[in-house]
Amino acid sequence: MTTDPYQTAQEAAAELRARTGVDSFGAALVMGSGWAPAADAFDKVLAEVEVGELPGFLPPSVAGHSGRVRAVRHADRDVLVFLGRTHLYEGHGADVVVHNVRTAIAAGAGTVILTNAAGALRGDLRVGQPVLISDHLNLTARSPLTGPRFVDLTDTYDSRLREVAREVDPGLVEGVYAALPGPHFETPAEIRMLRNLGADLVGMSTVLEAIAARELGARVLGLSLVTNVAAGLSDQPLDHLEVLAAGREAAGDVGALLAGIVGRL
Ligand SMILES: O=P(O)(O)O[C@@H]1C[C@H](O)[C@@H](CO)O1
Ligand SMILES: Nc1nc2[nH]cnc2c(=O)[nH]1
Repeated sequence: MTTDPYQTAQEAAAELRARTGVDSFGAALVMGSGWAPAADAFDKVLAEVEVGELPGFLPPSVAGHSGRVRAVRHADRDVLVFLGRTHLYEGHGADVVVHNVRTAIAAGAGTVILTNAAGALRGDLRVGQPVLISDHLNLTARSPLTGPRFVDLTDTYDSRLREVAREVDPGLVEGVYAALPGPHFETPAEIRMLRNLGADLVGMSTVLEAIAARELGARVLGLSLVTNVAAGLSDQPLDHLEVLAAGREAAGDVGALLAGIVGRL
């Protein structure tokens, strides 16, 4: 990454325009663990690019996260779909983690839809259920911002976009998402602590991307797919393969949900 991550995002956006033939994207989606198959729910694939060929990107190193970004046309909208992401725990720093949203916004996206796989801390949430993120607890001890960038996070997860999502699926419930650095899962004591702090979901991504998107004035919608019951709340051990399997199971439903939302943007 050059010294200026915002400049690098502009360079990556210019390269994306050239390789996809799309001058400006209406929205961008980031597919979390297990979400990638849902990307097939959109009308037409215009182009697909290896992110490693774009300035500032590193290929993701986590199973279930491909290093590709897809330009799709859906309901007359051109949408950028990242079929994976870089996580803070991969050790490349916060700027690389949020480079996807910075690039997408530089390429015109005014709405960013962030998806992830998360553990459930609330009894009514079940594996395979998508949950609207109403707010987040950033427990990564990091920010993607450096310097006096005092960004207001009051309505980070856009309430109007949440209404749109509920028009598509009236059964959608909301939850507070807590992000930890990972890559380890939580101890049962940490899950009890997070519950007391007001978390309904726990994960290892999303929050830094949301902050970066809000700094640049984009609207954010966050969606978690519950892939497991959080540590200590069931007798099941936690396993990334279980996370991916739950994502595959839900891909049809969450794909239809995303397609419905994009069609209403
Ligand atoms: O990209 P997301 O947040 O969906 O990935 C989650 C968090 C970890 O990277 C992984 C753990 O299984 O899934
Ligand atoms: N931190 C964390 N991330 C997850 N991603 C999917 N499930 C979990 C979980 O239980 N904890």
